[in-house]
Amino acid sequence: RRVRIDVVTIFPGYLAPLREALLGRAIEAGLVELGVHDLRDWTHDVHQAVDDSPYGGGPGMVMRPQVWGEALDAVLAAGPARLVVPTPAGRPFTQATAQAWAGEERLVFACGRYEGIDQRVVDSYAARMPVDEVSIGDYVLVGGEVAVMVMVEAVVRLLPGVLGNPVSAQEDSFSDGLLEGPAYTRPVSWRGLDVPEVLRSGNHAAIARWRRDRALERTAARRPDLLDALPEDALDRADRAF
Ligand SMILES: Nc1ccc2ncsc2c1
Repeated sequence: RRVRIDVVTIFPGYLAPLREALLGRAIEAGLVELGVHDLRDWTHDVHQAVDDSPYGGGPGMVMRPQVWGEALDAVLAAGPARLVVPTPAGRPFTQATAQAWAGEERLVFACGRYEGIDQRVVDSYAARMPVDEVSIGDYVLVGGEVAVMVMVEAVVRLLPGVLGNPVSAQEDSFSDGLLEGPAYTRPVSWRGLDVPEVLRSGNHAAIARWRRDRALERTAARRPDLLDALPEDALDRADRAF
């Protein structure tokens, strides 16, 4: 099964890393088809203007609907797709979103710069296809390109055959809703710091208990919101003791 991913941006070069390493191999293996398009190819004026001042005033510039309409019509002519628009004002992009999108045949990403894209672009396409305005976190970037890199990597790694070992095993370690605890490898002592004894004890019950305690400790310290979100029966007596 292959996924076709198209990205429209005024900085196509920003997306070059997608063709490196893991994702590059997935493209070579034909698991992913990637098209990166320069939005300015759809301008007709000598200045190749893609933005203009906001109605109602205020700081910054807004990207013009006409240019985006021509670009997206051209890219979407190849067939139906889910349109994704990265924006700090979007719904949260989560692992669940990545899982859902990994089942799609086509994803088209519209990278906005400035204060975003004229809302009528989203509104006009939402009438005929799924359109997701998504945020990758509560911080503002200069444009959507970096957010697209994050989302493309999160989705492509889930496609069968992309990663060596099936991701389902890795995802399971997250499926208990807690943060991963600390990990260690050789040497057993490094700069005066030793690997916790229990991990070298061969006592698998004790190791499992220790790892869960470290995961609970870290989650309570760094992401108490995840603890609160756990289902009622997720923590057993030993966990609560922690
Ligand atoms: N267009 C735009 C501008 C900033 C930004 N920050 C995160 S996604 C995004 C998208």
